[in-house]
Amino acid sequence: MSAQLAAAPATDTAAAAPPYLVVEQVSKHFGTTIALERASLTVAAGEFVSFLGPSGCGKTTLLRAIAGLDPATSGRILQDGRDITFLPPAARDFGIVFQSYALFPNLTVTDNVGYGLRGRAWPASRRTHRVAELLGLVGLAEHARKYPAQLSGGQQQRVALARALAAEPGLLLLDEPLSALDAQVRQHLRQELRALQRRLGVTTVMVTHDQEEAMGVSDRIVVMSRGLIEQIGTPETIYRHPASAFVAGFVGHASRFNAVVDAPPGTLVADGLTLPCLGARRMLYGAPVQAFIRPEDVALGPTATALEGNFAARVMHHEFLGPVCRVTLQAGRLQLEADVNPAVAPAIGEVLLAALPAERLMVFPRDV
Ligand SMILES: Nc1ncnc2c1ncn2[C@@H]1O[C@H](COP(=O)(O)OP(=O)(O)OP(=O)(O)O)[C@@H](O)[C@H]1O
Repeated sequence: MSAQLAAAPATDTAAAAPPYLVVEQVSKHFGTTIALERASLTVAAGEFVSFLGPSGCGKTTLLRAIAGLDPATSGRILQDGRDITFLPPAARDFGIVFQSYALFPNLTVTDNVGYGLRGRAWPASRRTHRVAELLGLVGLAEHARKYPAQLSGGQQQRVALARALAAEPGLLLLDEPLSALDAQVRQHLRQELRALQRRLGVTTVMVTHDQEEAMGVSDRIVVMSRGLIEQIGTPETIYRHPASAFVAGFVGHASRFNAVVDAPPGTLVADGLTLPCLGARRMLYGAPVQAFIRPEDVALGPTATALEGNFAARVMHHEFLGPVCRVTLQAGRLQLEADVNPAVAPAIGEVLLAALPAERLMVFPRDV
């Protein structure tokens, strides 16, 4: 981890309502390792926000600082107007679900969920009612008497979720809750999780390294890299208007190539090709840039004919992905991926007219 981390360029366009959770300039150092550097963000009441980034970017560290499991080195965290920065976890108001379920193997499903109410001096009848209600909510009523080992991974994670929600916490924290599950269960459970979160209106923060998962469930995503927040925005904003080359490359799929800003304004040159690019309009002539284009945005054949800056490209490779066929195109030394309808996929070796729509080409300054 570099010690020369700059302040995070966080753009937080949260809703107008007063934030439920405020993270202000939070840093966390482990000895000489800077795990998190001046992270700032807000989460509105009822919002579902995901921390997304590659391994080691600091997302778990930030979640653990919010939970008080590893308090921040500096900065402030406010929940519902209360400064919780240095409160012990037990004095905070959250429920948490970990990747590893963390259920008690010797307790039944009912008792595992009931464990979530241990801090509450509720009469037995109210506890029983609440546990039954939660098991109903997560669809496990008929498994109440079973032990964790008698349940599938997805069912165990539902128990963990019910336990986390038992005491009606103000904040639900999810640390890679779906990562241990297989793809189909994961997708199903993430939809259930989102539906339940909406129904209960509980403010939720989830850590994930899976961008599809983050895009699928979140109101907003906090993209992190090397201890810094790179961008905060809705899934659409992050995907369509990435704030940095890192975000453009990490979220979704994109072909990347080097180019230089040319004249007239709004033009790039890349390996002899002249490409119109709206994003380059405000960049200086001669500036080196990294350009990104998403495979679904590459125009081919008749659609490319109408576009300025079209060029001939040869089909080098095919990848059948189900709803689309991803073809690798070569134009000079430039290599691009484009998604096409599998029913009309061009043959390998075929030469096509291709174009990169000016409004879809994403550009960022490049260090040389
Ligand atoms: N207890 C610790 N002691 C020392 N270094 C730590 C500790 N916890 C985390 N780190 C370091 O802090 C950095 C951020 O770790 P963190 O676990 O927050 O990353 P992450 O984004 O959640 O990654 P992953 O997805 O792999 O869990 C890493 O360099 C990690 O090695």
